[in-house]
Order: sequence, then structure tokens, then C-alpha cells
Amino acid sequence: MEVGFLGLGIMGKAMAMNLLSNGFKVTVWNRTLSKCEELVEHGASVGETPAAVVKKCKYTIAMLSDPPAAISVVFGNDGVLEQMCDGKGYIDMSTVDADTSSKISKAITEVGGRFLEAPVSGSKKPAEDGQLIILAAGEKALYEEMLTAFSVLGKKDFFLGEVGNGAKMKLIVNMIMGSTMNAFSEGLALAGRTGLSPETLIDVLGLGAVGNPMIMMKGPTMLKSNYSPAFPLKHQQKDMRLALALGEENALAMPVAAAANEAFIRAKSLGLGDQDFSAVYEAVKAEGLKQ
Ligand SMILES: NC(=O)C1=CN([C@@H]2O[C@H](COP(=O)(O)OP(=O)(O)OC[C@H]3O[C@@H](n4cnc5c(N)ncnc54)[C@H](OP(=O)(O)O)[C@@H]3O)[C@@H](O)[C@H]2O)C=CC1
Ligand SMILES: O=CC(=O)O
Repeated sequence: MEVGFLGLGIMGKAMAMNLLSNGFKVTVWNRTLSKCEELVEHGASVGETPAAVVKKCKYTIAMLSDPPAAISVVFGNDGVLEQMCDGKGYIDMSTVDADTSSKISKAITEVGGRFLEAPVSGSKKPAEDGQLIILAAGEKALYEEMLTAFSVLGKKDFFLGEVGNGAKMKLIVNMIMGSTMNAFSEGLALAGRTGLSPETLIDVLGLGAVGNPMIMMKGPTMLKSNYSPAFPLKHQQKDMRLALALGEENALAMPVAAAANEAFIRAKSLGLGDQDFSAVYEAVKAEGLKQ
């Protein structure tokens, strides 16, 4: 199977690499073209523009940072739409809101193309290990044609119906993740303030129901102030913002998520946007010191 791949950030690079090592022919493009080099060493071809990739490939996957990036790669100069035509499939795996996804879907299908949104849950390591959870929605037949690729990229896929449902599910999952990370950060900070050992807190959590995989994996690195990015904090804040907008559209107040979003915004203003999202712990500690 030959696929195009647009966006070689933390996730896209790992996903494209997985496809290559499982026998797919992959043509890659990235805004910063130098990031294609490592993939080329592993057998990928390079498309000069998103349009060139779509021209060459029947199926093109995108993994881009946020709604403006997803929109610009489709609608911009030399963008996806310029070569989209009958029978070609576009699979957007970026985390965006349902409106962005619907706008892209409409434009692609209006020129005869086929669209699937397929955001993923799981971070850098699951992407490297082909263990993502894929939340697909859109054209069912295209979903079925992509199952071979999804079985390489993920451990489980869900087909959730109409365009927008994958985006919504992903934002809800990440809203829970961001809120949990904040509660955990406050717990670590409070343990420290009260003279308890944060390391012991993690041990205690690990023995009970509250010690989820995220806490157990991130806790020890947070205590070492190691925030090497697996999931960049700026993307987690984007997801909180989009989830809060989804809450507003559906008349649901989400004060816990709103408070977590504020903490991520504070962390960004401390220059932590490109660090791992667990760096919100630094913002929690800094805020605590002010009081
Ligand atoms: N990291 C993670 O753990 C997970 C991330 N996600 C989601 O996946 C997506 C990608 O995440 P991740 O790989 O971590 O992000 P990165 O920040 O590592 O990569 C972002 C990618 O988007 C590209 N990009 C950004 N802006 C533009 C633009 N205006 N035009 C064209 N390309 C652009 C970047 O290109 P360039 O290299 O030129 O900057 C890069 O290829 C995000 O939506 C994120 O929320 C989902 C699950 C897990
Ligand atoms: O979107 C991030 C993730 O870990 O999933």
C-alpha cells in the first residue's frame, strides 16, 4: 500500500517510520523539509508540497499540530485541495475540533475526494510501538480501506460515525487527561509542602486504583524536573481550550477543566509550551509560592 504522510513532528515521524518498517511505500512532506531526511534514510520518498504528495498517492495521512495548521495544509498554496480529486482519500489524524474537521471534509468531498478523521490517543512511545488508539469517523468505506495501516499504527481502532465524532471523543479524552495531570501536580506539590515525600505519594498511588499509567509513568520524571516532550504542553492547552468550547456548545459547565486550562496557560507563559505537558507541575508549584 502506498500512502502520503504530511507532518513529521513527534507523532508523525514515529507513525511514518512504523508504516515504512511494515512494508508501506511512504511519500512524506513536512513544512520544515529537513525533517524528511531521516525518513528518506529509511526508504521514504519526499513530496515537495502537500499537493505533490496528494498527486502521487491514493491515500494521504496528515498529523499536524492544530486547527490553523490542518486548515493551511489543505487550503493553502500548494495545499491538498489543489490535487484532491475523485477517489483519493485524505485521513486527518491531527487533534482538531469538529468544526475544523467538518470544514476540511466538506472541501475534500466537494471535489470528489474522500475524508476520514482519525485522531489518536497515546503519545510518543505508543506511536513508536504501533500502540495508538485510533478514533475514526467519516467515510466508512475509507475507514475499512485504512484498516491495514491502522493495524500497524495502533492497538485498537473505533469507528464513531459522522465527521466530528472522532474529534469530539479525542478532545473529551484529553480534557480528562489534562485535568488529571493538574490534580496529580497539586497532590505532588501539597505532599512536598506538608513535608511528606512525593516519591512515597507515588508509591502509595501505585498500589491503589488512583495510580493510573500516566501518573506512574510521568510522576518519577516530574520529580526530576525532566520534561523532555512526548506530548508538548502547548498541544495539551490547545486541547483543553477546544474541549471547553465543546462544553460551551453543549451547555455544559466544566469548572475543573477550566481551572486546568488556566494552569496550562500559566505554564505556557512561563516558557514551558514546548516541554512535556507534565511541566504544568512547575506552574502549579510557582502559583503555590505566590500565596
Ligand atoms: N505528542 C503526543 O503525545 C500526541 C499528539 N497528538 C496530536 O497530534 C498532533 C501532532 O502532535 P505532535 O507530533 O506531538 O506535534 P509536533 O509539534 O511535534 O509536530 C507538529 C507538526 O505540525 C507541523 N505544523 C505546525 N504548524 C504548521 C503549519 N502552519 N503548516 C504546516 N505544518 C505545520 C509541524 O511542522 P514543522 O516541523 O515545520 O514545525 C510538525 O510537523 C497534534 O494535533 C497533537 O495534539 C495526539 C496524540 C498524542
Ligand atoms: O494527545 C495526547 C495523548 O497522549 O493522547
